Amino acid sequence: MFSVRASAATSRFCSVSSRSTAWRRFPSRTLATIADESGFKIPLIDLSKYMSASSPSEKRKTAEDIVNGFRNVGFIYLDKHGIPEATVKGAFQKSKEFFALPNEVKDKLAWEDPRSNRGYVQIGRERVTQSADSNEIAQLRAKAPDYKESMEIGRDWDKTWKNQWPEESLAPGFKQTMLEFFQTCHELHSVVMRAIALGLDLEESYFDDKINEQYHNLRLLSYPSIKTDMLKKDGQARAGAHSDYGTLTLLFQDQVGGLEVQNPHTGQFQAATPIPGTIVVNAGDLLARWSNDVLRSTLHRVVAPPAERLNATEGITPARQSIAFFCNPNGGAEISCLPTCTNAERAIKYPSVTTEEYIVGRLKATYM
Ligand SMILES: O=C(O)CCC(=O)C(=O)O
Ligand SMILES: [Fe+2]
Repeated sequence: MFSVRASAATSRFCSVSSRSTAWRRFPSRTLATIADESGFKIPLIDLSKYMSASSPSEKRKTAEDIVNGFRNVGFIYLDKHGIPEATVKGAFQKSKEFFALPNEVKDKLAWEDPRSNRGYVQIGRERVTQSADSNEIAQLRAKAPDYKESMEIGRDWDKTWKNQWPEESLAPGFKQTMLEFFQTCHELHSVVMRAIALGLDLEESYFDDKINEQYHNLRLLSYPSIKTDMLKKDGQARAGAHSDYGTLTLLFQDQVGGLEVQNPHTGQFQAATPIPGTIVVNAGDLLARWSNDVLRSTLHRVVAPPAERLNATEGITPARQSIAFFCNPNGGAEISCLPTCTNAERAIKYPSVTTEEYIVGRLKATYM
């Protein structure tokens, strides 16, 4: 079913594949050359060729590669993105320590209001889905909740909505680490948005003043280990199929695997294999809308990792950790069709909406 064109580790592409014995045969970077039969694969982009390009043409070419990745697949892997490995490791460590806190401590920080979207979400509280019908979502949540817990962190200086921090003595260094990580991710997102502007033939600075207020969400995710049979039940997943709401999501995942991306041409889900040192980046619904669907917001989900990664005798799916940074434009930014994304053949599809109206609407449908 999948063609394996295993060759140089330096290939620009890496793959989506749903099950591959290549795990055993090749170190993970060589998985870059596995694609499904239709050639669907997540491009691997070397961001240093944009950030420190040796020529304007190299910079533009990289920007175009990024745009093409979002245009065709909706997902890219970012390599050489400038965030040190130690920074990512530190955030994973503090996240792990947080989820290891007793439930009574975490429950005191509970997420309560979709407009705030901050705080701790216990297992079973969420069911991500594409549905916008709150009754349908409630039914899904009752039947097959996502098997995960999360901690949501927003911009810390917001006067209306406050982050829910654990006491420093209970989680030493947690707040500081997450605030720094938030800022680091914000800066990387600004770079990628600049590249997107360039790749879409806009002024490189086009988005700068529309995305500088940090209306983002840092989501720490913990997927506890679970009997694999449980994940095979009807409709059950670690995270059900969904698209993200905002402009970009920066996704940091550990080596366990299980993230899958839908090939929009065949409808099949294929694994977005973890590649050490890279960040998975996907376009969200607001960026798709902003770009008049030139850029794609692709469905994805988290399921049990490929069988060869499981402990076959006990049928236990190992615990998994990830961190998602959901990037949004400024709350008051008017999201109306980008000037280069419409022409005589491509009429404007969506009315203008502000980020706040859009995101709060989506969050309310999902959680209330
Ligand atoms: O944990 C992951 O790999 C993906 C999480 C995700 O897609 C989300 O939280 O929106
Ligand atoms: Fe997602």
